[in-house]
Amino acid sequence: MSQTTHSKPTEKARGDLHPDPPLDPSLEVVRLGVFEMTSMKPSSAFFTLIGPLRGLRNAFPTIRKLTLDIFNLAPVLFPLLCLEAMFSRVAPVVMWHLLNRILFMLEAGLTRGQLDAVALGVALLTRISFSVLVTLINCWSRHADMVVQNRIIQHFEAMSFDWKCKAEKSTLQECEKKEDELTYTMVWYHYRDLLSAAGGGLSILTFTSDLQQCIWDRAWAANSVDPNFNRMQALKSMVDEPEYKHEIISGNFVDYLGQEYRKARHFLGDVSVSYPAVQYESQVRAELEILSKLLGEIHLFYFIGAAIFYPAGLSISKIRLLPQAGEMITADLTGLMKELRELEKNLTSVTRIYNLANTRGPLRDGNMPLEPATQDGISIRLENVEFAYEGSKSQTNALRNVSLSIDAGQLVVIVGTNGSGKSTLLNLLARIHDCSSGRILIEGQDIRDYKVHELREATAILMQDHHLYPLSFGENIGIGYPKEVDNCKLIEESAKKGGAHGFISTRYADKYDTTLEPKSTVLDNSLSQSDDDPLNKVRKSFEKSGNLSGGERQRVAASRAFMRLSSKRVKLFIADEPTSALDPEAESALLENLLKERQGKTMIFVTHRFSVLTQRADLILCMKDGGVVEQGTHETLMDLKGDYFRLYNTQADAFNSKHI
Ligand SMILES: Nc1ncnc2c1ncn2[C@@H]1O[C@H](COP(=O)(O)OP(=O)(O)OP(=O)(O)O)[C@@H](O)[C@H]1O
Repeated sequence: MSQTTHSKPTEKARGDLHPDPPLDPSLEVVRLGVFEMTSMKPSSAFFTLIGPLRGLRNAFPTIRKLTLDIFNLAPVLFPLLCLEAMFSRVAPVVMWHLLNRILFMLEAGLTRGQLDAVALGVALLTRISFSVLVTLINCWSRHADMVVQNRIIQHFEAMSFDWKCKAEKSTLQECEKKEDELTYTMVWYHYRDLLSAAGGGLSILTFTSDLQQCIWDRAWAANSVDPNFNRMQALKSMVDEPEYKHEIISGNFVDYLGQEYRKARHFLGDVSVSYPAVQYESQVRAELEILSKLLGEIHLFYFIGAAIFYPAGLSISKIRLLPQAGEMITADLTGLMKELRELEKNLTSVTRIYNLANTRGPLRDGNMPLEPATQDGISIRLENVEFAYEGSKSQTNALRNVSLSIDAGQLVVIVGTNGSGKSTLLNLLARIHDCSSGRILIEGQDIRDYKVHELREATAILMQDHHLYPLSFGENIGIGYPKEVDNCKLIEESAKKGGAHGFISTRYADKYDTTLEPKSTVLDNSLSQSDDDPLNKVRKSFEKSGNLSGGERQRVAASRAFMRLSSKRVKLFIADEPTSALDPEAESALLENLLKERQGKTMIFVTHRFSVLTQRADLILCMKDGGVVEQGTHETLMDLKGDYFRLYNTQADAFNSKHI
């Protein structure tokens, strides 16, 4: 093998290490010691100055809305707190002046050899009184602050709640928990800090300090491009790694490694190996430094001006306090600059909530009232309906060219294999989604032409993935018919029909008032888990009060559906496997009770079980691969000896074989 040295770094190699040109003009590549750092380009000195102002401009519409909202929420407290925020910034300056006055009196008195005790006493009293006033205002503001903060949190929670009520499931999943109480709290704090910073009366000066753009504020990536450093790292990893140990020793190249390491170290010389961000920060941007220093010394110009034009007003004591004045100004400037930078960032979630509150749902609302032609229920027709779920990776649509007709008052049962589109079809009938193409006609009119609110009122749904809410049993059932949510008699009747009355009234001391989930519980992280700890016992008492079985949950959900069915406005009942978790007795009772509600309603059931429903159905739709492959009554479909026949026999055979 030829002896090649080109892979080994040399001193000469260092000179060749020019970074590649940046790919994107908005990026900057900087060589920092052994590293090459890529980051977003920093702004020029001018833009560095106006950067936070641009942020303020972007955030302005939100700040304006926020200010109006806060004012409406606390018309008295808010203006007072604004004044207090500004006062809190001015107060230290006033305190400083009062101290200055005392020192000046002392100095003048000592120079004259005669102190004016009364004037000194008054000055001291003034400072103490002012200090007490500041403390009292502070105490009041802390209390008022909590009140306003709480109202703001509640306000945004309510806005967020309203929006979430209306939002689509998919939109909600995308936005999953971003606006939380903490964010709203922070918004108020930052809003207040901004007021407070502005209260310094130093708004012009604020743009003069803290000019250096910090690398920590920007995204960056760096990698080592120095071959000597990289070689040192590689050699180091060889000796660090226990896995290599035996080979290194047995191969007898320990000396070689040491030699190579020292060689690379020698070629590296004084090139810095410090953390790239630290190196970046230590870079000097002279023009900004000079500007920052000059403007940060503005108080000196004031004092020198005062000395020239009003020398009598200046004293040694005042000059003595100069550094303190400078520090106070710098602190004010830095504070405001920081607030401006962070404000836009912190207002993001508020802006989002404002925007979301104004967005409309994806479903187009129609303007037609729903007035069925007969008392029997509503008629439905599907014409070449296609449906694909948004973002679905499936090659085929969930529903494919579905056409069918359901007469008012019919009992319809949909059967079919898993994934054949049964639930999807129900979702379209309930107008949870709109079809991608084709159309659904209700009473001969496109479903999209009706007022969504009226369609919802006319439909009762018992879905497969029903949920119980963290409310009482009574409300969980009553909410099916919101207008009658306090009607205990109706709730109890519905629970009887749904099969939930038995366990609710016997197992729970509070019966229908039993709340299913705990109230909001906030636990201290340091809470002990020990059973002996009395505090832990209290915590355990917070835990869920109602652990229901799947069947019991289904009974409560069914009771809610019965509650809804008691509304005379319901013309369509849709149920997706309503008895999947029930024992045979409960299933039969529930189905009988549901069928008793048929009067005046079109009923559509999805089921995998061949039961009383399929026997009594006016129409059975058999689905496969997104389409309706067979339709008719049980008898006609059995005669076809097709998919329905096969599904039926598979279940019947399984049942019979069990009994052989
Ligand atoms: N939210 C969704 N996003 C994407 N694809 C979906 C979604 N819901 C269902 N699908 C797909 O649509 C097709 C039809 O599903 P659907 O739930 O309507 O079938 P199903 O007949 O009710 O099935 P099952 O008998 O298992 O309940 C399936 O291929 C399924 O994977």
